[in-house]
Amino acid sequence: MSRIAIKICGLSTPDTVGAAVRAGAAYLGFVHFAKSPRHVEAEQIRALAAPVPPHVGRVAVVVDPTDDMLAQLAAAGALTALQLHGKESPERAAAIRARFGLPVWKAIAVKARGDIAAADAYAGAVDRLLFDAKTPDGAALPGGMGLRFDWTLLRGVAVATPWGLSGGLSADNIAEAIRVTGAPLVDVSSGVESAPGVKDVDKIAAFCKAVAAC
Ligand SMILES: O=C(O)c1ccccc1NCC(=O)[C@H](O)[C@H](O)COP(=O)(O)O
Repeated sequence: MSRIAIKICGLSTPDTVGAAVRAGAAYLGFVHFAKSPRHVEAEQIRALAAPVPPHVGRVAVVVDPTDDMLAQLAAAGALTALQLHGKESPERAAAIRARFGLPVWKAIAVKARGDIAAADAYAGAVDRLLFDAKTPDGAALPGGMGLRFDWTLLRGVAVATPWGLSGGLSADNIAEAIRVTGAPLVDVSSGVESAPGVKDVDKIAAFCKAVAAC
């Protein structure tokens, strides 16, 4: 397994979950957002996660969730973390962590340097930050669109919270992304798909192999 942790996000079938585990992913992401082509219900997450070995994290990705929604996801019992991918404030993120007793990841939408500085406000409130490309105003999704941001914005930045890099990553660009940012964790969705929402086992393997080579 690579020293750089990998999260394969937006999984929705048993075969692609198996491919991600075999390829060495440290985390599997399950998107619970009705507008997403990757949307899975709480019960599907439970079924998909059931055969996953315990050392592989299972992360539910949600957007400005209600407590009821989170309670339903948590009740399924399969999760090891919650990834907040909306406009959740540091206070809301901390309240979710306290209420549901799961580590919380917060996606930070990045377009300019100030977006990265704004992440400081989440120190102590969340367990991991995920720097992801800001999607355009009015876009259907706040993530999972295969967009990348200027990675040099992260160069030399000291981030107090454990963090990861996301947005537009693929087997073709991951070596450069890691070289520029020094990311300890990388997260991919579109870059391991053959069409939106359709994960490709060969692309998952190629991505993980490329990370392992870094
Ligand atoms: O993937 C989605 O459909 C999605 C929908 C709503 C909120 C977040 C979503 N994805 C979050 C992720 O963690 C993605 O892996 C991340 O945005 C990177 O996506 P990509 O640029 O497609 O690799």
